[in-house]
Amino acid sequence: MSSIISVANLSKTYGSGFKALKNVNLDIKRGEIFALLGPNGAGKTTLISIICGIANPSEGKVLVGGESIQTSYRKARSLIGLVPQELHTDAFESVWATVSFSRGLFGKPKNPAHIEKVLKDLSLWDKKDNKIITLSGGMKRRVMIAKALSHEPQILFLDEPTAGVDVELRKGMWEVVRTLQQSGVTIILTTHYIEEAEEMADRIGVINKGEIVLVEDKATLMQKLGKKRLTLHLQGKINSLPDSLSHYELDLCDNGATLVYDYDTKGERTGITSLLGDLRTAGIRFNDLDTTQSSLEDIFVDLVRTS
Ligand SMILES: Nc1ncnc2c1ncn2[C@@H]1O[C@H](COP(=O)(O)OP(=O)(O)OP(=O)(O)O)[C@@H](O)[C@H]1O
Repeated sequence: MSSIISVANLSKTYGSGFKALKNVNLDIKRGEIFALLGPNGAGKTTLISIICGIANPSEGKVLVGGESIQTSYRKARSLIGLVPQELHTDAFESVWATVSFSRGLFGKPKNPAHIEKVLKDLSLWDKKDNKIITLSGGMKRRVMIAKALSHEPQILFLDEPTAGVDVELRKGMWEVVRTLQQSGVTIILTTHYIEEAEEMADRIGVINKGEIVLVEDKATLMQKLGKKRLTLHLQGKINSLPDSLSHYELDLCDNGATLVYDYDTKGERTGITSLLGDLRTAGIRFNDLDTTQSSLEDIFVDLVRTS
C-alpha cells in the first residue's frame, strides 16, 4: 500500500513555549484504518490540526496525496474530511441543507446524487428534511461525518468519534467506519477507547508527550508485546504456596482456589512445563486450566507509563 499522508520531522511549539509535538514521523497508508491512541494532552489534536492545515507546524513537512499542506493548501485540504471532537452545526438547518452547504465550502459543484449516497450510507436518508436540533446525539454525529464526506474526500479524520456515546451507538459507528473503508476512504481516528482501536484499526500508533512511541500493525502488536496468563483451577483450596514454588511468580487468588501465572510469549522458555512438574511434585492438583492473551489495554498502559 502506498502512503496517502506523509509526516516528516514535525514539531510544534506553542506560543507559550510548550512543545506539543517533538519530531513526529508518520506515514498513513492508502485505504487503511489507523488509530492514534494517547492519553489526554498527548498531542493528538495538535497533530491532526497540522495535517489538516488548521495549525502551522514549527518545523517539518506534511504531504497529503503528494501535495504539501503548507504550500498547496487547497489541493491537499480538498482530499481531507475532518470530523472534529466538538459537534457544531446549525441547529435549525435541515440535514440535507447543512450537508450540501459543506460541499459548497470546498468550491465543488452541486452533486445531489453524492449527498444522497452519503446520507444513505450513514442511515440518515429518512432524516434528510429534519432540522438538526430534532436529532439524537448519535444522529448528530453521523451528520458531522456526512458533512465531512460531502466533498468526496479520500481521507477521513475522526477525532474521538465515539466519546460519550453509549455502547450500542459506538458499535453502530464502527459499522459506519467499516463501510466507509470499504468504499475506499482512508480513515484516521483518535480515541481514548482502547477497545475501539482493538476492534477497528489495521494499524495503531501511540503518541505520548508529543512523541510517537509506537506504530505497528494491530495483529503484530498484540502478538509481539502480548503476555499470556495461565490460570489453574485447583482441585482443593490451598492456604499458601510451598517453598519449592517460590521461584515462580505465582499469585494465589479466589481464597486459594486458583493459581495465576503470567508468562511472556516472546521468551525462549515460558516455564510452564517445569511449573506443572513442580506443582505435581508438591501435590497441588488442578481440575482445569485456561490461558488468556493480555489485551491492548495492558500494552498501552505499559507503554505510556514507561515512555
Ligand atoms: N493553543 C495552545 N497553546 C498552548 N498549549 C496548547 C495549545 N493547544 C494545545 N496545547 C497543549 O498541547 C498539548 C497537546 O494538546 P492536544 O489537544 O493536542 O492533546 P490531545 O492528545 O488531543 O488531548 P485530548 O485527548 O485531551 O484531546 C496539551 O498539553 C495542551 O495543553
